[in-house]
Amino acid sequence: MSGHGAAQPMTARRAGPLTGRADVPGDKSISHRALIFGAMAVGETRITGLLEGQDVLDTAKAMRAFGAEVVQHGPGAWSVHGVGVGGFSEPADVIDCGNSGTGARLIMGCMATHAMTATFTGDASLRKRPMGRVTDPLSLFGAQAYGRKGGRLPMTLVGAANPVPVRYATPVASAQVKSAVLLAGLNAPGQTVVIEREATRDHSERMLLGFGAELTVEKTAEGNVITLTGQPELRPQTVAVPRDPSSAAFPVCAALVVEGSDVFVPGVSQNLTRNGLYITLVEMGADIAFENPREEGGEPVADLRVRFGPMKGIEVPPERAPSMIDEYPILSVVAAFAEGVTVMRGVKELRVKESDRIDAMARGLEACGVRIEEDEDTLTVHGMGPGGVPGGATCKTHIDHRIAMSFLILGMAAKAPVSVDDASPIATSFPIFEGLMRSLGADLG
Ligand SMILES: O=C(O)C1=C[C@@H](OP(=O)(O)O)[C@@H](O)[C@H](O)C1
Ligand SMILES: C=C(OP(=O)(O)O)C(=O)O
Repeated sequence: MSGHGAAQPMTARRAGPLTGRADVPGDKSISHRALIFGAMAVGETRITGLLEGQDVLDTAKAMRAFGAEVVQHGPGAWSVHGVGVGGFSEPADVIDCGNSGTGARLIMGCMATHAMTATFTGDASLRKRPMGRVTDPLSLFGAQAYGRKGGRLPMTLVGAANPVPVRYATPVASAQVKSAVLLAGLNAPGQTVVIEREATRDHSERMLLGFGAELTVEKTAEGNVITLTGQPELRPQTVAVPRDPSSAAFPVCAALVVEGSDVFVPGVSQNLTRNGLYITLVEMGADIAFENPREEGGEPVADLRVRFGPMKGIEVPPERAPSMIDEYPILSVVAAFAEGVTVMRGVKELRVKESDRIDAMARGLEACGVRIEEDEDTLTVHGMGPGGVPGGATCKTHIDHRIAMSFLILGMAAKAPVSVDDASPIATSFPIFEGLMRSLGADLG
């Protein structure tokens, strides 16, 4: 069963300004999908810029277990020799998705319409997360799930031998649920339809089109209606993975709160389903220039020049949540250094991520001397102004990379050092975080 290695405590101290260039790694969502769609295509998909974080490496291993040939040729350069839609073979062992909700849910989706049985597990964080949100729709295709109480991993999924196509309205705004249904629909005859009331990240739709699937997206009063025609032959692709805007958020927000900073972050996605944080920061008065807008790897991107400066608290509207769902922890750190109050509404999905992120941020911010209020669906942070946060605490990260990185950034700008009990989960999404932040001038160790 998946474990979690020895805890690695880490401390961040206030130092001089952060300056220089921050080249962040490839997008995690697109990296998972490049491996999975590559495995379901006929022939060889070539990938550059793949995120080599543990979450994605676990998906690569899983695709091998289902019969695809996945090879690393150099840093970020990978190939996947796919077996075609419907061509998976039954894995001989348990599929361990480590810390990754995306890996677990998407892979369950693609195996659910294959006549085979697979057992999924993950680390102590992933084993707490709800899987019923994917196994409910997957059972409509004819799959059967046998998990722990509450639909938790470890879980055995018996795929449908004669899958039927499905029409499914997602009850939560979740790209993972949407993608699991679309992936299952790939090996069901006829048209599978997913309806999502609120738009979530659209990488699966973009990539399915790129791999040659027949897919339409219709904007209606009900929301986005996505229709996929099953059993296509997917064509292998060359995928250039753009940089991850969720990782870019950390050096960007560090530059905004560490006095005197001036940092250049190239190639940050401006995809409307991913850029909610950047819109919010601009509304708070952040000094960010969006330079050289262009397309990279099929995504709209811009280079960001970010400078320290005063910011004000704002109300973040709940409808923005899907486009910045992973960015609330670091936004709450920026809010602590703004003037006035920041209210983040519609954020209850944060409670079922790698940790309960509302609780983790609330407890750590309080320990660092910041006043907060929380309810099930809202986090309110009372800003203390530039440099105003006392710090001086050790924050618990609960096997959650984004919580670890957020409190380390807090420590870079707080009056007293801030420690995290365990920085090791950072390697799931941003393995070069420590070195990159140090290269900008951060005192981290
Ligand atoms: O589809 C994806 O790649 C992701 C979707 C989001 O999860 P939900 O679908 O649970 O909102 C996000 O939090 C996660 O980091 C990546
Ligand atoms: C929620 C996240 O990832 P996942 O759901 O894939 O574990 C994240 O990276 O913040």
